[in-house]
Amino acid sequence: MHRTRVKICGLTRIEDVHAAVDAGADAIGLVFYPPSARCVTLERAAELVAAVPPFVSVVGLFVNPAEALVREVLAHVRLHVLQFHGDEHEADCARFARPWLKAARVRAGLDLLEFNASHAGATGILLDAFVEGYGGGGRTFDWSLIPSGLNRRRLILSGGLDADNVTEAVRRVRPWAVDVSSGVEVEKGIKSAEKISAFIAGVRNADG
Ligand SMILES: O=C(O)c1ccccc1NCC(=O)[C@H](O)[C@H](O)COP(=O)(O)O
Repeated sequence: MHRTRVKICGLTRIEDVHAAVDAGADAIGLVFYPPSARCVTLERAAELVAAVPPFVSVVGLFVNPAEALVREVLAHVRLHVLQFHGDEHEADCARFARPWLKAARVRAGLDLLEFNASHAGATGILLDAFVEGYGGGGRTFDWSLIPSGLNRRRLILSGGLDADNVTEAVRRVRPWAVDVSSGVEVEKGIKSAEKISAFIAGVRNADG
């Protein structure tokens, strides 16, 4: 039986790292995009990573970053996976010799099969809503836009998920993983342990 993996993104507090991993999250996301209210400093990121137990992935999130920024973060923070959430091309993402995710900001007319093929080196494609500010918008997109031919082992469903819609989302899309930020928060960057637990319970409900 497939166990849908879970990434909790946009953490800024150690207690939220503990809440996420204790609830069964497979990955946590740290935002290194300064315009985001969830952006963390290198020092805070290193503190958060130190609180992550073995076998939980740490994902570093960037939006159209300068190469130097990514290299500076990698020099100070133990990231397992890079996530690029802007307009990056494959070469922009692959140059760091780390597993990387490419986010697609989904809207009608975006050919997701072509998008997937143009980022073939990605370890996964994260499908998010097309929102102002690139991501973290708390908005869903039309899941019927996801082509059946998209390899589900590469698909991470994101965008406006929460405990109320994630069971239906997983049952309809059957992604490899789901990703959430706003749906488990009390305010941007401040997560709720109760919402995290309810979200993961909703995922497990769909897994059967
Ligand atoms: O989280 C942010 O502030 C953010 C800002 C700019 C680009 C991406 C961002 N987050 C990336 C994520 O992976 C979020 O989890 C994803 O966009 C879903 O967010 P939400 O709809 O709030 O669950």
